Amino acid sequence: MDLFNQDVSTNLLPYDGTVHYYGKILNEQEANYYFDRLMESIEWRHDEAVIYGKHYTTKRKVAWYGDKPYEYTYSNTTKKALAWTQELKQLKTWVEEKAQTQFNSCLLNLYHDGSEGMAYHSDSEKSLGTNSVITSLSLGADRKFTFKHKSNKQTVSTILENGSLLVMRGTTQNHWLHRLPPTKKVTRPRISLTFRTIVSEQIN
Ligand SMILES: O=C(O)CCC(=O)C(=O)O
Ligand SMILES: [Fe+2]
Repeated sequence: MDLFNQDVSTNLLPYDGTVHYYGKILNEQEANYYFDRLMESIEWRHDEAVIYGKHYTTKRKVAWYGDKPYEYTYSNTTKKALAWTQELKQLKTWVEEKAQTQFNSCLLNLYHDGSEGMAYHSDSEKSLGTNSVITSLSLGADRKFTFKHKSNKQTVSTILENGSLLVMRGTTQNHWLHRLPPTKKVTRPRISLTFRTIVSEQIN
């Protein structure tokens, strides 16, 4: 990891938030190593959601780790954080250096191929507080990532590459939605590590 390469990338968003794409912070070999380790060592589970009282299970898998057994509620389901693994601790240190921010938890996503994605949402759960910093460290297949402004619907897209880091800051979650669109072009899996800071254990 090149910690000295601190050149700040430009803001991807034209207004109402700050998103920096730092590009590849891990080289191909490191990224592939961590991808394989996380595939084996993370307790992957299918994600669950309760929408209008109906119970859904996603094909995408998720996992939730943190400093403490935080409870995290989204889509009307609650998860309890597991203790950091060695690999997660190492990746967290590198991400914190690059983002110049400390995190106390990480939601991991595993998309088996391009048929799996994540619909438009913003990460604005009460437990994250206001103007929280959220990262996405990507391992595996390159995927498109799109922001959509909540009121004027303007969109901004970027490609999240193997070993790359994206950091969302400031008012981004208030004004912009983001999604990982499904695509037929991608046949390989991708893992994302979304490091976050839980400021309060909330009841949504
Ligand atoms: O997979 C990603 O890079 C983003 C996932 C995401 O938006 C989330 O977990 O809230
Ligand atoms: Fe998100």
